[in-house]
Amino acid sequence: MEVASTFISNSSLLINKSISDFSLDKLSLGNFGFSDLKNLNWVSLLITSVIALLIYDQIKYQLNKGSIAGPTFKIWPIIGPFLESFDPKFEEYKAKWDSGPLSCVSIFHKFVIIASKRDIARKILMSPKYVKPCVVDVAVKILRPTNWVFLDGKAHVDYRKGLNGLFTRNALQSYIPAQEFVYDRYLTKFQEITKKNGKYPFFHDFREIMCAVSLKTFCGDYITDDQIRTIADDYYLVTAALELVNFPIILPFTKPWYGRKVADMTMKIFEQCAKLSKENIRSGAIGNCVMDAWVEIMDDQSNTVREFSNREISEAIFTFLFASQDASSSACCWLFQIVADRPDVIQKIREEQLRVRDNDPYKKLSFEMIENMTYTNMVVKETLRFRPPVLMVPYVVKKNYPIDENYTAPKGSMLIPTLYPALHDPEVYEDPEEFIPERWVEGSKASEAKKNWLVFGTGPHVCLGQQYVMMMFTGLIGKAFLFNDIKHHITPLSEEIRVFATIFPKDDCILEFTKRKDPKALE
Ligand code: HEM
Repeated sequence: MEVASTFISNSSLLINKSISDFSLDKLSLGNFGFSDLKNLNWVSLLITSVIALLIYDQIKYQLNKGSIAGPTFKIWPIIGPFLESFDPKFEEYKAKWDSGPLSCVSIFHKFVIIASKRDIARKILMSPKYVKPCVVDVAVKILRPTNWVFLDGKAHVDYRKGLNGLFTRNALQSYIPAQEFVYDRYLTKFQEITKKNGKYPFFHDFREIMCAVSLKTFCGDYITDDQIRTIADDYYLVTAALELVNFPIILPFTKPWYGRKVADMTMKIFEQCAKLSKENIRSGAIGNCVMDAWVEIMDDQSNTVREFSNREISEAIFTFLFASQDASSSACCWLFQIVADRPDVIQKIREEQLRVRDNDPYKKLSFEMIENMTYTNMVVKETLRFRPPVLMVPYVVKKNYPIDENYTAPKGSMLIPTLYPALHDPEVYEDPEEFIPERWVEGSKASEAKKNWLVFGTGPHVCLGQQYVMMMFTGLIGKAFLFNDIKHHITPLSEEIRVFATIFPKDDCILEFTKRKDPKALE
């Protein structure tokens, strides 16, 4: 407060000084006329307005900040740490979380509150009365205003109920053959990449396999290989268009413009797939993808799910792709890198993979098989704890929100519960900076600490795809290490975290995939 008041008094001195300097200069010219007076008024008005704005900006910041942690005053007036947000650094986020249970920054007119403690983060995620997910302005234009993700309160809960059926046990097991088809195809491709290039950064290829798995799971055989390739190639333009810092109007040839083009093209393909799925299922076919499951649920007389148009289905499926793509690509990079670095983990995975296949490596994947991959599942779980793809989930405050007895978040501010600190809490996870899959054995402290498991959020917006994610990665990583020797080329940047929507190893995950001659061997 002291610094702010110094700033204010210095500013008013500055107003007086600039006016008097200006007047003296003009007067000394000896030909001071009416037009000069008009200029003088404009210039002084401008200077006064700018200074008043600066003072308002600082006072507003102080009032919003109250007693929580954060810079004493806005070091960069108006813009705040706007420039830093172009290149977010994991270490800077961590310093912010460590600075207090609630901390803040202000960027332009946006006041941002970061909640780092587990219980406060949970409380926020479970307070739909006060908060709703924060979407960048441009998201409404890209995902279309009619999209279900923009629903709030009861309308959101009701809509979600209709989607739950897409991720039940029955539905999930019908997706496995399509997923295995993509795993096999891409694992072969990864071997070919290695044959051609030797060691190679797999970051982009992991994004591509994740996109292909999603598209095949969502659209089955209704989507063509060419369409999958086009979407997988261009999808990164959607991520780039939806950066937190972006221009709200879509101007031609800007990132949002390219992003919307890709989104429109993708939703058009999905709409066509929905049409084909309805025709196919209604002619008696058995479903094997998310769209089929949706049609089956709509047609099931025993439940009350209404008919959804092809366009609605296409918009919702696009949100699945959108919600999944970055987080899954992040998890995929870390999973391959972390496991490849640990021969003991690889050996245990291989033992288990052979056991669940009755020692026949070529047995087709099934849901029961994946359910029995207890160790491989713990490896996936520990990877998600150790390197949680989503660090924070931005929400917006709908009305003044008393977060605790000392602090009320003002209406309109951005409130960001963080997930990372709860997942690295030393009280629950002994040696939290160590990768220890065994910490997840049934009945252990970690497995009982349900409140700390925030990888997928919690509350009314908790991730819809969480069971799907666990199933998909357990199946994928098991197969990948059963059939491949995967060598990770460690660099000084391998363990450094790059933030690009989610988190990635800074060296883009340099690996080599070599087909194993004998997948029955354990070494
Ligand atoms: C490793 C992969 C993934 C991670 C770490 C992840 C994490 C998250 C998180 C943290 C949220 C926000 C939860 C909240 O606000 O409380 C979320 C929401 C969501 N996720 Fe995921 N997710 C992943 C993959 C997926 C996949 C594969 C799908 C779809 C098949 C999906 C669908 C969704 C949807 C639809 C929402 C929004 C739900 C709503 O607003 O009601 N996610 N996810």
